[in-house]
Amino acid sequence: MLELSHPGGPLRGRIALTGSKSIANRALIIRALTPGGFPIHRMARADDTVRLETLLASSDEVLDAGPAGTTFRFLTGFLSRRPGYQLLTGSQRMKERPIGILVDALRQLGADITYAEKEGYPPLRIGYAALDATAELRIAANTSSQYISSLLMLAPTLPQGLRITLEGEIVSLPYINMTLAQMAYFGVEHRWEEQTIVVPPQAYQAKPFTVEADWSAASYYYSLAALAPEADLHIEGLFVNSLQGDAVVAKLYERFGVTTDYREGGIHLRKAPGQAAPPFFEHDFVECPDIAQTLMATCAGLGTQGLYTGLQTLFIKETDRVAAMKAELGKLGVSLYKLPARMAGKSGTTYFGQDGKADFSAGAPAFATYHDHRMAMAMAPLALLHPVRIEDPEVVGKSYPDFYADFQTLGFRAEEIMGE
Ligand SMILES: O=C(O)C1=C[C@@H](OP(=O)(O)O)[C@@H](O)[C@H](O)C1
Ligand SMILES: C=C(OP(=O)(O)O)C(=O)O
Repeated sequence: MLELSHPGGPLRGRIALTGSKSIANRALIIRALTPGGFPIHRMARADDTVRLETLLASSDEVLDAGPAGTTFRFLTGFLSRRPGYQLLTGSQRMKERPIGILVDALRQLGADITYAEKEGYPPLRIGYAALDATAELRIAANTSSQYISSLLMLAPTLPQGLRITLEGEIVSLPYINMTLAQMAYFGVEHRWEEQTIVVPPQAYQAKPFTVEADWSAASYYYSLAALAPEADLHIEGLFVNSLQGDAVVAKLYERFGVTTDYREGGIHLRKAPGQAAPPFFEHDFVECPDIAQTLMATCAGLGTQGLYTGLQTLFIKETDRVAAMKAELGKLGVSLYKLPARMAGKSGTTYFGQDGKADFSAGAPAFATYHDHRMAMAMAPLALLHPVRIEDPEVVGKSYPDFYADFQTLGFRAEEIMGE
């Protein structure tokens, strides 16, 4: 258990932000598919990235992706065409995260994949196949974009390329565009024909690659700036024209009085003193699911009423993130609840409401983290208002191992609570 606290006052500092694990993991898969390989600069230090790099270099019979979603999903596609026979497994939670949509698609291409335990879920036994049974796929796009990214990266290396038609609502679309943009950087062309992505057969062209800093991680600094009475923060390594959909966080936090200037190879966040918290915040997170928890915690700290939609993928991530946030915000007297469908306005859309302002009168709350890095990192900025405790604090390693060290450079105290 870690106790985080802050002496208060204006928040100032400079952060050399960690690299994006999403971008790094795509670069690693593309490199493994590129003859001759290429150097990757500013590689993310995220556990999920270290794990993918290790597994790509391993010839062990059992490959353990742990809790890493992109690592598992990207390897499922990649291993389907690599000579050999391997068991791809993961953490207990990974065995509860569905993979059937990707396995069905790969099987249509001719893949040799069987379920080692439960139908539709990891672990998987994956043998080699040419993947030339067809060059056309239809795939449900409403569950995880990672299945589509996994197929896309493989697509140009297949004998006939691939036409992938996305069916239903598309979730996490910016991550599909991130994949296509990284493929384009390495000389691989594609075209969209309405809901179909066409990737002709082509070779990836080797060239050095630099990983952008992580906009999802930047969200925790935006939350800090919004919660602080005054803030002036420089965050290195983020670009204006980012490949990352989570860069939308800059726009979202304008509503909380946080402004962003792009300069000196990074961004500058400012919040002027005397800004009132907005009474109300509404957003559809279907394109940026990873920052939903950050915004929920900010709203709780400021007493801003929330109205959220597009949370449907949060139930199958590192934990059921809606249930986890509901439980942890509940410790502060803040409620998160599902609104009746008739209030949603749109069919098929689930709305969640959030009410209340964080109440610390019972002392330092101890937040459970549910094996989810984003539970720890989203709740941590509340330490600006009152000391908070984080259970299993090391979960942050999945995407941001230096998280607490970086917070400490901003004046936070991080104290290990013994025996707990
Ligand atoms: O492709 C990626 O790098 C990711 C896609 C998203 O997942 P889903 O497509 O499953 O929503 C996101 O939540 C995850 O953190 C990373
Ligand atoms: C959902 C996430 O990761 P993954 O799906 O890759 O495990 C995340 O980092 O928030």
